[in-house]
Amino acid sequence: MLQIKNLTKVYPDGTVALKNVSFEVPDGEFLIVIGLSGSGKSTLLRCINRLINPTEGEIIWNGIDLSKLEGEDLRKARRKIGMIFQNFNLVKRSSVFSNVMSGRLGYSRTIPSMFGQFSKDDIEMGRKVVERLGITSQMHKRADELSGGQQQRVGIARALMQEPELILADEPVASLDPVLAHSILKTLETLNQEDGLTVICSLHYLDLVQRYGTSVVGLREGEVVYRGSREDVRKMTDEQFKEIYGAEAERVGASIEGSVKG
Ligand SMILES: Nc1ncnc2c1ncn2[C@@H]1O[C@H](COP(=O)(O)OP(=O)(O)OP(=O)(O)O)[C@@H](O)[C@H]1O
Repeated sequence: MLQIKNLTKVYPDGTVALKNVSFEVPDGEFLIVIGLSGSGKSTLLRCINRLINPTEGEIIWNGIDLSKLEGEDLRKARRKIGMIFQNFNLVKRSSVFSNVMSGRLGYSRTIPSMFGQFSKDDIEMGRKVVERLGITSQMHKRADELSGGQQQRVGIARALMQEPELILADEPVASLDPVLAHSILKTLETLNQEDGLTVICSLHYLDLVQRYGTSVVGLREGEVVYRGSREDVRKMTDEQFKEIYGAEAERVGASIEGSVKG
């Protein structure tokens, strides 16, 4: 269980990105965060794994307040939280496999500079994860030689190397076309349903929100303005969605989903 309590983030320039945000995420949810550009979605996700330090409030995960952790305790908690980014955040000039293996660094005492320094077990795990994500044939290519969808699969593989319990995905399909968007979200859904990982994901499109979300948090100007269950979200009309999301709200085209394999 993740409990966000009265979370506030004020950036050094005075911008209040989150105001007193509170909600709970039971284990096993696929929670989708929606909101206009600038409403605080990225800030919220980044506070959870402490890429950004919150100004006030608590982030209680399995009874531990992540907002107060430092040093080794923070490192240990963080490696159970995988992060997936809109722009993939890969080391472009490195191979796919070394990008994937870098997800394992949180488990090393020293920083392995070459594969030789990862254990055999870790390398075997890397191969399995790469195979699961369907990128084995790409694994020796430079990361920037891959298509956007394949690069996001590398991002997911890297996160899985952390053996995470929670995945934070910050607009993971915003750079992808609709077919690829469904393919990536289905991969996250499989991790959620079959591996039991909790997923917190920010998304743009109402049909994707309705198709994949088991619950939704809506943000506007840093405040929670909507909290809905799977049923609420399924019943949500375009008008309600637009109230939260503003005029940018759109549908990606749910019919395309049928043409996605895997
Ligand atoms: N480093 C920063 N310093 C100052 N203000 C920032 C910083 N990062 C974000 N902000 C501001 O905080 C607010 C929330 O931004 P955030 O990126 O969290 O929103 P978002 O909903 O993720 O938007 P987007 O979908 O465009 O990424 C915005 O007003 C933004 O301009």
